[in-house]
Amino acid sequence: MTDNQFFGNLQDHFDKSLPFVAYRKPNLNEVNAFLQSDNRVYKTINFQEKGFIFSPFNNLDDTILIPLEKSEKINLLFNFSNIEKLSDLVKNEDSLQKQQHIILIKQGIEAIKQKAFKKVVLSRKEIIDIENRNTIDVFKNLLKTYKSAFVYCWYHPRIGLWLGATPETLIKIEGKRFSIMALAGTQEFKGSLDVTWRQKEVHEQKVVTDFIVENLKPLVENSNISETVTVKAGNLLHLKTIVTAKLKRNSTLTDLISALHPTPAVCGYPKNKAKQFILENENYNREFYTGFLGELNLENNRSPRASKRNIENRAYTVIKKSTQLYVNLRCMQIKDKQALIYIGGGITETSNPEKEWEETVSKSLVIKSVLN
Ligand SMILES: C=C(O[C@H]1C=CC=C(C(=O)O)[C@@H]1O)C(=O)O
Repeated sequence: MTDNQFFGNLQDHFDKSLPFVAYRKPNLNEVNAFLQSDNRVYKTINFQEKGFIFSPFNNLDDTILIPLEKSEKINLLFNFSNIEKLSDLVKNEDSLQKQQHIILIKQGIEAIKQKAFKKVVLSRKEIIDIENRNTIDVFKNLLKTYKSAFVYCWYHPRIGLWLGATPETLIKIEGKRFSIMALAGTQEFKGSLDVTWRQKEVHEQKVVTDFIVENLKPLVENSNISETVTVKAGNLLHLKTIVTAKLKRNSTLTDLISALHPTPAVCGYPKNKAKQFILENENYNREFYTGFLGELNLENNRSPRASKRNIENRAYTVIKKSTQLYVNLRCMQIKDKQALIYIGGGITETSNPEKEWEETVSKSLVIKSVLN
């Protein structure tokens, strides 16, 4: 399929008000899409279904499914050779927004000092007029600009239109083996990955890793924790640890998701107290921001490794169910000719409110730079 046919199909589906998702996994050239054939809202019941899911921050709300069996699946090998240099942006300082966000951060720090919880991720929504900017063109810009991110465009006429380029994996699971990413701590990328991290960021990220390890314990065996490394995501650097393990025979994907989501990378610690503070104090609805999205139970045909092949099993391929879910960060919703950009950051006792505000400004550039 050519670029024109692929993106033309997406545009056509959008013009007919039919649901679709198009996405590209980190560092791959293949762009996939599920084009749903009707406009019904399907939901997951137990994460046993096959398709593409889109789940909100609030784990009590429904997870939307684009079912494999109701969709046409198309794909494209996207050519990244002619990457456009997108213009550099001047950071905007909206004083009212700044004032409001700083008040929220101070409330968070105060609650931590009062021992209500140890960490909370506080966020805001920034609104930008985009006139008649074509959504599919914005999606192409995201694909070209953020090769190491999970880039997507998700549309349902009854729910909304979302796009993003997230650096964070929630879970990758194949058969019973899985990996989980603990990503947190932010600083601006200034040309090198060899940087020093302050105690605040190290602590904020460790809270995420510890939470994952602790909550997985009853469900898994053979777990392993990687070293913590610095990774680049657009104009930013983060700290990342990978936890790998095997699900116990009786544990399910639903158990895993409810043990994890929302992690302290997007909510806080302890989870329920931080979540309650967010729902009561952020003063807006995050909807799908800091939720998760991705492929659910798709079958991957794998040929056995060459070394394992012999005459008898040469024709034999292993079919494994694979789920790859990403945390919905660095994203926007497009509504009424406006882009609603969602950005947040982890607050701990030693947070500096002014710096936390600036962090959200830096994070907002990930999306703003593709809207030009
Ligand atoms: C909540 C966001 O980022 C999370 C992921 C990486 C780093 C984060 C931080 O440094 O605060 C956040 O935990 C966001 O980008 O809106």
